[in-house]
Amino acid sequence: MKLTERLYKSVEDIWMGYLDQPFVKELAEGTLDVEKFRFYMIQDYRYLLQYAKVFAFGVIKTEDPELMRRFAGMVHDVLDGEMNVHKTYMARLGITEEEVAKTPSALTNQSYTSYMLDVANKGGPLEILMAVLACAWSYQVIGEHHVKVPGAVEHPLYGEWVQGYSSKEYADSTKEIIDCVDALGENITPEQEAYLTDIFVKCSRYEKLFWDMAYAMEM
Ligand SMILES: Cc1ncc(CO)c(N)n1
Repeated sequence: MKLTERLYKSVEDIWMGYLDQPFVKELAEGTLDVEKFRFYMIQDYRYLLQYAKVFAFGVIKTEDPELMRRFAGMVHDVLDGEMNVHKTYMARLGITEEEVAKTPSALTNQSYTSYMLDVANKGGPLEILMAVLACAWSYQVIGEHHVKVPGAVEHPLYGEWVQGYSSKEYADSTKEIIDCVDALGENITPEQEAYLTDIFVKCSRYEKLFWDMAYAMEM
């Protein structure tokens, strides 16, 4: 079994729980309060700027030119791929870069990004990929679930979010991270795997808290 398959088993219950969280559920059903979504957009935009830096640590922490290039590509995928979804929503919801800059990060957002950056700072390429794997992959799982919910893709406001996270481009960017983890993780020790699993589970728990934070609009 591949490392990512073993990792998936360790978080499956947490991830399936996302689908029952009110923010995630109401986003699929199209009943989510726009103010909650607006709050989420601002926080998530701030989140993604830090998330891009986690990948950037990968460029710094390897001497392998091919891996450097892949990490640089991942930075690009966030800043000019995933964040296009956010930019479109910001324009539609009247959110300016200025508002994003002057809004503080909510406590859960701050804790989550600080944790990822700390793991990246202390670790190597594999730990760095582990800090971003739950984020990237769990959104794909949610996107691919939501796209099957009747009316979700056609929803005038939330449809684009569902489209973005169920798109081929997004799946390709996630697959690249998964393949990279499996390649680098081929010959790790049980101790290393336990540490990586701990990172993966903690990030998955942070994802749950992030959805709760957004629904409660909790600063
Ligand atoms: C909080 C959070 N986790 C994961 C993703 C997907 O990259 C995102 N946009 N935001």
